[in-house]
Amino acid sequence: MESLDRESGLLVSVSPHHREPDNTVMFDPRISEPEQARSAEIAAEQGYVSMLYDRLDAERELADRRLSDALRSSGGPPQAAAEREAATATYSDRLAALKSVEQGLCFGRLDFADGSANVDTDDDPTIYIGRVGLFDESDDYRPLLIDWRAPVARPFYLATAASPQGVRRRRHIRTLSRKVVGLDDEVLDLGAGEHNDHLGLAGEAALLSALERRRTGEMSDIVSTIQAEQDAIIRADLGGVLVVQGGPGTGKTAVALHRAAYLLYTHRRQLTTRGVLVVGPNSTFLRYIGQVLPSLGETGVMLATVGELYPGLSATGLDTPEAAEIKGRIGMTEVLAKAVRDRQIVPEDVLEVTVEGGEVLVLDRATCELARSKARETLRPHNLARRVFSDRVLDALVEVSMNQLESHVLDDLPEIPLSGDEVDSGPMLDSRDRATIRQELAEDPAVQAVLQELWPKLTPQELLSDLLTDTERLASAASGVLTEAEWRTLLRRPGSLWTAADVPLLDELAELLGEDDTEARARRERQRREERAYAEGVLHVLEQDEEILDEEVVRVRDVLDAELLAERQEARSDLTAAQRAALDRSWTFGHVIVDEAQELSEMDWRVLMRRCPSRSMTLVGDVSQTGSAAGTSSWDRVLRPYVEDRWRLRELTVNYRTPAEIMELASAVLADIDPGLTAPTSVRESGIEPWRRSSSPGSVTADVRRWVDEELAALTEERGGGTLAVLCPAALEGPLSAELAEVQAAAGADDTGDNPRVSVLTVDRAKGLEFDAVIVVDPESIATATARGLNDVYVALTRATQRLGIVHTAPPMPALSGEQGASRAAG
Ligand SMILES: Nc1ncnc2c1ncn2[C@@H]1O[C@H](COP(=O)(O)OP(=O)(O)OP(=O)(O)O)[C@@H](O)[C@H]1O
Repeated sequence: MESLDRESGLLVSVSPHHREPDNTVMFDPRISEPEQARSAEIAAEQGYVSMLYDRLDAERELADRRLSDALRSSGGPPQAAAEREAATATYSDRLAALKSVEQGLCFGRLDFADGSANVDTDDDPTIYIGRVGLFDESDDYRPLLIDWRAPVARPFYLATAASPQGVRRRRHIRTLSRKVVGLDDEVLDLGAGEHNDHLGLAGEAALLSALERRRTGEMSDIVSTIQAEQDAIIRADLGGVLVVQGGPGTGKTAVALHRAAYLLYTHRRQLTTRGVLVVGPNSTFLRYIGQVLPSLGETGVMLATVGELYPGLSATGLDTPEAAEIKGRIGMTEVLAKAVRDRQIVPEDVLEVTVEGGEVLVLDRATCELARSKARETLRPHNLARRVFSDRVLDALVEVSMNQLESHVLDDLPEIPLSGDEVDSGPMLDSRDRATIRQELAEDPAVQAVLQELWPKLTPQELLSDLLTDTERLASAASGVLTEAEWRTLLRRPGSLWTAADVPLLDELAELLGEDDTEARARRERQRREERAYAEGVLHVLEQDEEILDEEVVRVRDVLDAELLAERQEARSDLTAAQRAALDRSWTFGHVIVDEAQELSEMDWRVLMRRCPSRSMTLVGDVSQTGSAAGTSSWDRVLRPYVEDRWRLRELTVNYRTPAEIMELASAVLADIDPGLTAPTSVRESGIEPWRRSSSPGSVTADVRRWVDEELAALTEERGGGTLAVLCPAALEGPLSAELAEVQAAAGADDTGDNPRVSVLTVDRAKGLEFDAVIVVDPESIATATARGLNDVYVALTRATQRLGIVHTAPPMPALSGEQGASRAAG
């Protein structure tokens, strides 16, 4: 029997006589019947959830024991050592995955109408859904908990009253640590007419309660409340380029991360070998999203900004927005190619090379020109073509040297005429002499210096640093591509720090210059042979271990062979693909996910496309939020050069973050950016109107401090806490940070205890983040600071989940003056 709990507004299953062996329900006459029924239901679910945690503990213990055994064993033949290493890596991974699913292990239950469950449930039309799959090995591996990514779990996200998919009831189970604290039920087989399908939401009560929670400096997963339009994206096919366009707060980041977890589960064989890369706009953002994948049991994904994709280099410098924009242009590929060619030089006339022993060898321009064109004709990267150039030059020098030697010898000998029957025996020096001379010349410091001068061996760092610090070099390389004013913007002092916009240039140069990797390749081949032996060991270990419960592992032979595993283990067996990728510039990933993809420059795209030749990519972003001058306003424009029109677009339309009251204000700004754009529809109202106040440049910091205090007090009163951000133009960041330092210290940390509760940020640092309360200071300056300043104002206004305040220090821009909104409403 179902009944409505009037206090909670939830439908709960009512079965007053229900008893679970360990959860006796006592009826108390003072407690209402629905409440008693609810307690009984909670108690029953607690029994099941506790059993799942017991199972989880058992699996952890097993993995822990196996790991200790593997670590303890020592000695033995190399095969045993390889097996040990394999076992250590396998059980460490397993243990990490089992530990990471502690919170919210089980979050859902589906009751199917009789016979509808698409799962072997032994007549039990109920399944439980959670973060991992758990099985009862004593009962033929009967599923106790279904991994949310398994196909059978899908109705949990898709079933609606209109299309119940055989589901009678969907239940969200809320837990705190290991305790069940609430249930949200939806009965789906009542008939569509009896439901209010607001925006087609699934599990509306659970969703709204998730959205109302206090925010911290860390993003949470949404695994228990994924919505149908999000689910379709998360489970979309692996291949090809999928673009997810959606306004602020539509869950693009959440969807991108859950897609990574889904793809790793569904295509584990393919993706653990090459790895998955998630790219974000800055390190603050990556920290913000860093916990989501581990909470979904996935730890092997590489998270990076484009600026971090060049191994061994840390891009800590800052470009001016103008310089960053120019460096991001595709035309820089021509500038760099020219800069490389400019380093391949020939002497004006002749070059005299004084080799060891004092001999002077003359190298003429024509010889050098011929050597250069032969080397260029190979179309090989500069450092690899150098061998052709130096061979030619050396040949010429050998020729000069041998001629000189012969003529010296002849000069020194007395002229003896040949007698009648004598013939000229030919050149005095034979091929062995030639080889010796060549060897000597090749090792001669003066010859090496000449070769280095004419066709230098170069690293990307050397070349770029030389280019950006030398007026003449830059003028020559940029000629015909950049105006003088533009290339002068790029000039900088020697020793300057690398910037994020330098990284795509270095990456491009690494391709143009190439690396002479003969030795490295031989080393890799040796390693590969060892890894194959190691992989055989892994298979052996896994097959021996009958206690491993994970079906994937038990049936490892079915899905893995030693060759594949060897590839997976390439380099170091105890490193994940993500860790190895971080060390290797030429690493290519199985799938690349890009968040805030609209911010990437044309040069950034080249880097990412190089890292993903299969073009299996998910790109999420919002062209209305582009802040960077180098970023994009059109997906087609950035993707066409790589995949033409072979990319799919999916749109997200519901805003889960920003309440309707705030979104109305932000929509006015969006209309100013482009009247053709539509803001996403907010899923909820907060009942709190955003406020706007005036200040002046002289008093703004003190005023903001006062208003921050007020907002914090309101947050405490309304929500018992929560986070607050002051978003401001760059010029005010320093003064506001100083003014608010005490307030920040007093406010302390957020609910995680790891991040400050109050932050002062420029809009580019706040991109992708969210806070319970936001105060936007001086939006007029933000709007005019850059060409895409209005987009930044739109981003700033859409960061709040509850409260928004705006502080003007000048007459408000039209969209925020209140008049546009009023006239729009009137119209
Ligand atoms: N299905 C969902 N269930 C619960 N919360 C959700 C859901 N979808 C999104 N959210 C929440 O909505 C908020 C916004 O999500 P997210 O940051 O992924 O949006 P976004 O589209 O990337 O936003 P922006 O473009 O502004 O950065 C987050 O707090 C996220 O957890």
